[in-house]
Amino acid sequence: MPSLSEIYRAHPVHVQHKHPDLNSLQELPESYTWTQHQDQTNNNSTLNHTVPVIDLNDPNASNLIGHACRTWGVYQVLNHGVPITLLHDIQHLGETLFSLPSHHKHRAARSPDGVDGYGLARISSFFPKLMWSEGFTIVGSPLERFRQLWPQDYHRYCDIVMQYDETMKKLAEKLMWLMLESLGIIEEDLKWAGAKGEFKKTCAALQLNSYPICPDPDRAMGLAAHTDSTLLTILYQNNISGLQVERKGSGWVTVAPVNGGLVVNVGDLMQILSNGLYRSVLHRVLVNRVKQRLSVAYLCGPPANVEICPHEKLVGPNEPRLYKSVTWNEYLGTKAKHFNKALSKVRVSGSMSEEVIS
Ligand SMILES: O=C(O)CCC(=O)C(=O)O
Ligand SMILES: [Fe+2]
Repeated sequence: MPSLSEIYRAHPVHVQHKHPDLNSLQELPESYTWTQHQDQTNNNSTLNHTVPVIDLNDPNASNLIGHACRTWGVYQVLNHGVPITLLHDIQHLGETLFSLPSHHKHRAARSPDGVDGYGLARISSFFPKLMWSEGFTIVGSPLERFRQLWPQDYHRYCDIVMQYDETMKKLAEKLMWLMLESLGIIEEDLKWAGAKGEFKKTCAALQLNSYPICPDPDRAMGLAAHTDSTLLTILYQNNISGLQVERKGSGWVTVAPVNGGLVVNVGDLMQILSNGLYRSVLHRVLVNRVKQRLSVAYLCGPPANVEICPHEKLVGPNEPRLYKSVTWNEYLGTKAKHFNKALSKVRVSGSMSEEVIS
């Protein structure tokens, strides 16, 4: 079975790798100048315009999550069981990593056909302008990469990543079942989840993102609008606003950080599995001139070669099947080619397409 790294290697994305040290720039270079976008942000913070915050100890959590996935494609969770100390540790790791000198970070640069390491966002290749951010991707063991960054004390940082990865895997399993339960799908309905429904063979990647202080935030873009190619993504943001999600009819809505909370995005593969009942959320990140923003995304997908298709329980005479079967491997290939149009490319022909991406 191919690993996630092998899959990415098969679908190289060509991203310009030489870029200036963003921390040293006093002005926004032309190559980073996007058109005005702040005016498209919806500042109305009434209840309907706030991303749902769900307490996982609530006995009704599954229904609340299901409702959030249908209407928003994103929610935040509290009482998720991830120790706050671990969140602080991973945040500290990210801060330390991104504050290394530029030439030092480039020692661990992602290769053009690689997946792990330091570099610009993979989606950069789809846009004419550069994004005001830097990233570091971890797939599997971070040992090799961390040795390049911290020849002396890489062990300490490896331990944090391994612990974070393990903890997120457990949380992802819990969230998957809460999301599926609300669709009426239980453990015996999903063979690839394993005998105990543990999703043991799921593939995952960890994405650290840094958005440095920006001299002209209104014209810069931290991360351009995209959906995640995952089943679900669990995101930790360091209490600094910037993440926005698109809500149909309301425009861009800021996901206000909640103390100790984690953001959960519905990904493209979950939209397919749910036969379009759950929405893969379009999101982007804006930057600011006051504080560096950091985020850590746990990108969770199925085993690479498992066919993901609309679940049979969700398809019937009145609910036509909307998507073809795809493996994660195949879907990442489609995404590498068609980016935000990938979901409509795997849509069954003849079914009405909703995926009109702005
Ligand atoms: O930084 C964020 O809040 C979002 C990051 C993100 O969307 C991603 O890594 O895919
Ligand atoms: Fe994302």
